[in-house]
Amino acid sequence: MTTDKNLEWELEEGLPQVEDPFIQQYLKGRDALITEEQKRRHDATFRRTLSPIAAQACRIVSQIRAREHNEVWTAGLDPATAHQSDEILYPGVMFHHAKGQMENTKLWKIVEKMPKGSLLHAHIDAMFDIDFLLDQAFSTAGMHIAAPAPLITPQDYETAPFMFRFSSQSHSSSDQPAIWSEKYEPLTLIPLQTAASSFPNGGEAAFREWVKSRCMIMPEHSYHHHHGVDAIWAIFKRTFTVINSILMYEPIFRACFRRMLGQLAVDGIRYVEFRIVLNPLYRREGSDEAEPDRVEFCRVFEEEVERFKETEEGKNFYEARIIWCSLRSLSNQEIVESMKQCISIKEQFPDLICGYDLVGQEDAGRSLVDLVPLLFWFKKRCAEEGQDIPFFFHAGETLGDGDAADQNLFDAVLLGTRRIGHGFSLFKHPLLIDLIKEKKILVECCPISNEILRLTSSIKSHPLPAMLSRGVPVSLSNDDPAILGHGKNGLTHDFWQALQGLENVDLAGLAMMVQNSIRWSCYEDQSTAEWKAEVGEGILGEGLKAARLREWHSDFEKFCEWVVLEFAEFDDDE
Ligand SMILES: O=c1[nH]cnc2c1ncn2[C@@H]1O[C@H](CO)[C@@H](O)[C@H]1O
Repeated sequence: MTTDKNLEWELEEGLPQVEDPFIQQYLKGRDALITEEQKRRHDATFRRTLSPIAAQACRIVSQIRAREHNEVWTAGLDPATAHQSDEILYPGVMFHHAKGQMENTKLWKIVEKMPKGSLLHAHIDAMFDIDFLLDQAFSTAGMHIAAPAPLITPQDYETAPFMFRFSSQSHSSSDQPAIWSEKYEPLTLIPLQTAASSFPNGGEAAFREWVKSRCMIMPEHSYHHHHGVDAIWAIFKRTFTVINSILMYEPIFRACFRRMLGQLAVDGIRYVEFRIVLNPLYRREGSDEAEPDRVEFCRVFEEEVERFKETEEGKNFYEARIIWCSLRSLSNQEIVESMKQCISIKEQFPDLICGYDLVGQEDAGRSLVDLVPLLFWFKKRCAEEGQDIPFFFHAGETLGDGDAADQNLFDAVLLGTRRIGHGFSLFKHPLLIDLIKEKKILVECCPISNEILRLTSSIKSHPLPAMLSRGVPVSLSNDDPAILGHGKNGLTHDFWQALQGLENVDLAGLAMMVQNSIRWSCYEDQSTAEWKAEVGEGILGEGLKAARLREWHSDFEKFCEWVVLEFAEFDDDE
């Protein structure tokens, strides 16, 4: 504060005052420069066309954000006490520190209710709440557990392979050595209940905790940045084998899938594209033999989606489709085999498969340039079969700067990808940024995933704002919520992080990203030309996409009305 005494001193010293015309002139120029830069932002046009009610809702949400910024994130402690009790929280704090509190904020309540369009980047096997999955394993008759070697040492518990499996034969006998004993015969199936109750130090409760720890990335794993990305991927990769061994049994998959679709719908998501690596482990109910191919799984998947759409909670749900994925770590022969299966499944389930991708750790796996001959072969083979299966490549999910994983971005663009999964390193590529804007490629950004997998320590240092400020089209996704520790399915956590963590992302910024998710949804198969035309036209088009964009718009307006009514006290523009 400038007191009279200060002012006197300042005038004596010849210090210019803010009201002085030339300082005012400077500030005007400064504002103009900021405004000029803001015109290049991803949401500039959207922002200009906000309805009065939407503009009011945006103001209110920003007010609430500012309040919570100051009130929630210090936990009401003075700095010294906060420091001592490890309670120092700042807005945009690391996900696991923020999670408990964020779910109790007003901002959460708002974001949760927001209509969120499409979920475009999500690996299906990483989306089922682990507690629920385990409950299913326990309540489904015939579930067993086995391992290639006895599980004995702490190291075994942490890293050794084991799997669940259905078997119609009961393998229980009282003198059977436990899986936890030296005498365990490798790969013998032990009934789940027997294995759980004989779990050393704690029986079933401890067993559940242990399995859970093998299906998830624990908060402390994500904090250990000094161990690096490869180390967390080693943990991450191991979770999938355990999860899939439970999930890929028909009654369990059906129950989990139904519940998950319900959770997505409640979160305001109306369309999903699941990335799936279809391994051959799937078993029909009561069957000891795994299916020889993916047909049965796809049939059940479609059946469950159809059933869901007929329920009350699923009545607004448009569709769920699959982006077929091959593991990028495989050999040429294995990838070609997976591509052939993709083409064959597409023929049998034309509405189900909407695209193709390669997954697994980019830093450690094969680069796109290495796979170019296979990808050309795939395109040719598709054409011969009268199909057009577009690419939706993961690219640039890396800390690399100029290495092979970073350069995957060049190939993704050159190979005609419709969207880029992650694009974490894109912000370092000015030329590619221009190209993807020109070619209208969307970036599927997964901020919490990037944080947990140690690419960034919090939303504050994520490259998302660097893309948004340059006008790159982005939509937000949750990637692997059950493994990463979201604890809830849906997009609310990732949206909340962006909204609370980044000053430049407000409700309009989020809404723009939702609109993008609809615009870049692969609702129906289209040639490249049709796709480009429809993405280009956006809401002004005449097709399905434009109709759904209009529907979202009207939902968004209703949502804004709710914000304005519910949180009227936060409107500071009265
Ligand atoms: O963020 C990701 N980037 C690349 N691959 C991933 C990511 N999340 C999961 N997977 C891969 O997808 C398969 C499961 O569907 C797993 O093999 C996993 O490694």
